[in-house]
Amino acid sequence: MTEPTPKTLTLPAIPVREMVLLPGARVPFMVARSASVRTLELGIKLGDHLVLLGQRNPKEDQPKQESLHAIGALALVESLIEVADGHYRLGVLGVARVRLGRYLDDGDVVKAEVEVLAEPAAAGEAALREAFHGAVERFLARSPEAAGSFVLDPDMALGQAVDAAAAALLPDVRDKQAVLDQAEIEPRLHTFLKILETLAARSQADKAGEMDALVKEHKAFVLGEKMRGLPDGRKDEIAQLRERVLKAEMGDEAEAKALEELDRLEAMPPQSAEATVSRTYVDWLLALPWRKTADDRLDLDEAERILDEDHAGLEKVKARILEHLAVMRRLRDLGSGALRGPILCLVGPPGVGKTSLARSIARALNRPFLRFSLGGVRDESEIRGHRRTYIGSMPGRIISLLKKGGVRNPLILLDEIDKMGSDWRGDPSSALLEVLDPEQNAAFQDHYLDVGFDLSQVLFLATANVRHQIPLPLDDRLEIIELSSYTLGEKKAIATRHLVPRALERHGMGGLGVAFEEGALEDLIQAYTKEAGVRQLERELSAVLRKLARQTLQDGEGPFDPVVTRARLPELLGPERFLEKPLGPEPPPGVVNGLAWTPTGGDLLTIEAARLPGKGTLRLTGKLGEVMQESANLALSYVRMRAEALGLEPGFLETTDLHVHLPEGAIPKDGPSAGITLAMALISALTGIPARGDVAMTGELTLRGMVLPIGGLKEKLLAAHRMGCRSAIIPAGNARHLGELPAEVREQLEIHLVERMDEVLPLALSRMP
Ligand SMILES: Nc1ncnc2c1ncn2[C@@H]1O[C@H](COP(=O)(O)OP(=O)(O)OP(=O)(O)O)[C@@H](O)[C@H]1O
Repeated sequence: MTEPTPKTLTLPAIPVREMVLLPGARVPFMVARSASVRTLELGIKLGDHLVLLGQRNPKEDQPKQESLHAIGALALVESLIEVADGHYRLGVLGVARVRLGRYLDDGDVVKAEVEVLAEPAAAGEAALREAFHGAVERFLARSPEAAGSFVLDPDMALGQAVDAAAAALLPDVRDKQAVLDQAEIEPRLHTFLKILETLAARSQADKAGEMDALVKEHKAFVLGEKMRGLPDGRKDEIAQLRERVLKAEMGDEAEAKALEELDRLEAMPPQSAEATVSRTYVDWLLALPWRKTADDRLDLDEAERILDEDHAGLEKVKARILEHLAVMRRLRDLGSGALRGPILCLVGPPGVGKTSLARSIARALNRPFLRFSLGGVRDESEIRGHRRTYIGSMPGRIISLLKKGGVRNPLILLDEIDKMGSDWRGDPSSALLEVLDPEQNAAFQDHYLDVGFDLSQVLFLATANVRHQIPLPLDDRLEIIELSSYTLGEKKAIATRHLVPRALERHGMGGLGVAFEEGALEDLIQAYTKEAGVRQLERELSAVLRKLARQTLQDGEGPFDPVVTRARLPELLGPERFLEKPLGPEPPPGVVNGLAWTPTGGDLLTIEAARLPGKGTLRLTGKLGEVMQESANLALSYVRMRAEALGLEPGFLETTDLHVHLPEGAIPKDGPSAGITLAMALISALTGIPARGDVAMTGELTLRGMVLPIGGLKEKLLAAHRMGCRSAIIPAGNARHLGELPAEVREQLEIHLVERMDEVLPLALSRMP
């Protein structure tokens, strides 16, 4: 009979201390040493084989071949988890014994040339088997605590059974290594039995007295294994955690806290709730990017290119952003560190690109983009975390985001800063102030972490829909950049340059020649969406492409037509949804176009007034706020004062009731800016002269008939233009805001500036009384 030739392999190798893997056993363990991590990262993946070699001296950091045991284990990688940067938890299954030939550590993947030792066939087994079973059973009967989940399998081959028992019952790594060292079955069994005898004798001695360290160790080992499948892994784990803490460069304060916590952890029963709390805390400290920074590019030309690539238009906004970046760059070049100036806050209606601009800035700077949505945050602890006094407490969102970003200089977008609430649990805006304050944020205090974390390298940006709802102290720290609604022309440009190509790609429709005719885009914008931004437009484009995608695969009538025309829209999207037209050329008397500002952009606000028989009562419906009710009363007083000039019969109110209604009656409306519109509606109703349907107006009215400036002019005029009004009447005091209007609007909308109500009449009425 010829001996089978031994099998020699060269495999990635990891030296291990305080653990031994026996064939057939499953062991999880931590890998943190740099050479081993390198080997893992470069040379090992799930399902691979590697060699584990026991170290004679656990204190040695970079063992040489001489300090490794000659017999090791061939292991199969069953799980591989990166628990923190550069720290892995590896789950392995022992496959066979190996004899080390050469150990090669040349700075790359550590390798070992090994001979795989086949399990010898057993001879004269019966007697040996009996000895083994008898000894194990006696041992278990005397020391049941040592058994853990171990049960003797009567069907297992003897050599494997010895390995399994050694893996489960021998707490000491040296003992396990002694069993591993024995490739032949008989010597293996003898070694094992001898160790077992010593163990049994010791435990016998202890039974008389107190439970001694050995049993405790057994118990810990058994419990540990039950809890987390870690045989003698716990000590190892804490030692490794300590090592990681020392390497993490988290700063003196945090390091001291972490080490202190590990001391406590060591003294706790591993499965206790406190141990979990402690362990989670240390994990948090280890997972934070104390030192790691993203390599910040800050190349202005590149930033400009990226901003232009991602967004059409928005020239002023982009210019302001680039100025901000330029200052950051100058400060960095001068070595004065982070920008301490105000935080940029993009304010504007939904869907105009605030979030996506912030995303582009992060891309331009090569920093991770992290979003903190503040909408509905009303509790300080969401920002600062909960104190670590109970299970389940967590750091606040800022610290969680930093962990997620993995670097200490990400871009954090504080989204919807105007939607933050506050209540008895504390005011989140004051916590946020601390986050943003350069004097304080170098040592930001999270309640859970309980040690300062440096936020000074983070680039904060904010967004809001409505400026006046931003808490004042915060507003003070912000530099507001306003974005306004898009005009039809701008929406068309955004759709053509960005939304359509993006949607084509997302729906797998590129390369089919799909195109939108200009008229179709116009109709899509005007008849199927009603919004300041382009979000709904994006959705409608998707809806069209979904329909087309189906048509490419299921031919209905005729071949696939890739061109979307105006005429095809009803077929693709159903009937038109919005008919954004002002009132007809001559609406009924009493109906007038006003202009409103809302957080979602400007809007046309039609006011209706009717004259009814009665005795001088003014009824107001349509959810008018207090200020608007007052303006309606004031408008009526103005009309009464001017009754004669308006050709109204004296005492007209004695026989007349007036009813003013603002449609979309369920939506609350308020503010003084509808003053002149209310007055016009009353005048039109009382005189019976219709107002001009293509004129819209806004302005506050005083008793003396003066027209005072109002807010939100730009949005209101954009709405008038969008709705197809021919002209708009606005207070002369708002003239300075006209420069903000896009050229398209200035050209197409005739704007009348008025100082007095008298000037409004000839502009708004179809004829004079
Ligand atoms: N000028 C633009 N150029 C290209 N795409 C744009 C432009 N403006 C908006 N978009 C696109 O419109 C979509 C909506 O924008 P985004 O989510 O940034 O809106 P937002 O202003 O942050 O809204 P919200 O206030 O609701 O958060 C995005 O897909 C964005 O890329």
